[in-house]
Amino acid sequence: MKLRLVALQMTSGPDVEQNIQQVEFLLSQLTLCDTPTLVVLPECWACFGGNEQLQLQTAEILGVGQIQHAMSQLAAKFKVWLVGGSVPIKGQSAQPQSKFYAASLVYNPHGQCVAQYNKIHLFDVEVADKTGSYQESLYTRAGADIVTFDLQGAKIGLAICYDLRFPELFRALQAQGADVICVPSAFTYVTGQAHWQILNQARAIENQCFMVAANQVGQHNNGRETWGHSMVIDAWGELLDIRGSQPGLVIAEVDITSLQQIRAKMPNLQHRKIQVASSL
Ligand SMILES: O=C(O)CNC(=O)[C@H](CS)NC(=O)CCC(=O)C(=O)O
Repeated sequence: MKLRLVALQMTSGPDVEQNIQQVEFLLSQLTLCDTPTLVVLPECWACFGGNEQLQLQTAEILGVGQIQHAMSQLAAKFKVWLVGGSVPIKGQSAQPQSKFYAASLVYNPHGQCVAQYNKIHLFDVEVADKTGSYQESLYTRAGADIVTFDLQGAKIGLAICYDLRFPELFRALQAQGADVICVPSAFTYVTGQAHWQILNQARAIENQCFMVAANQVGQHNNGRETWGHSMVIDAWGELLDIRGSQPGLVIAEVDITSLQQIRAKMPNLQHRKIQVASSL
């Protein structure tokens, strides 16, 4: 089974409408083809580089709002499966200022929302950059469910950004049969330069799956700087396509059935001895 895997790299700002236009412009560069296409947007693609207050204001109730409407329209217009990085999603009964989930929402080519993964590992970390202290849990509620969805027979797994540092999540996705894992991200320049490619390659190799890693890139309004270098990787750890520090598309057409051979020859999944207990 053939799939076209696409990571969309962009520099999101705080203005939702402008970010939607940037995504639409980049998607219009895709050539039309019959191969099912999976497009992954970066973390916080619709609003990034503002302050906490703006993040909280931008959060939407599931099924309602500008960001979700745009994703549905874009998926249908370009006839792609669209993984929407993270979108800030409030619970149904949430108060206006309450924390939101950093949700990766998935739309099918009919514009229907078919999956939601809420980021499990929150980035409360000190980094040696201008921002210094990242405290995602101040405004974000942590997710607790491991999520895969079916794309015409291929199993697609979902993770977000900092999750990349927790291999047990990816193991769990592998155990659920993930053929492709999507990692929308806003990796910082400093940590990205040091770890981004290596972590993505390791997750691909150890779980024998394709990785679609879509990152934010460049300077953002609030002084934050992100690393870019979005990539598509195969199950052998090879980079099929990569982009440096400019916005744009990273594209690879892959054959999902090729995974069977790799897994049959080196059956990592069957050779496992240690189960990691979940504390979720
Ligand atoms: O909070 C926002 O505005 C949007 N979210 C992010 O930028 C998130 C949480 S701060 N960033 C990461 O997870 C970076 C991880 C990373 O860089 C690493 O693991 O090295």
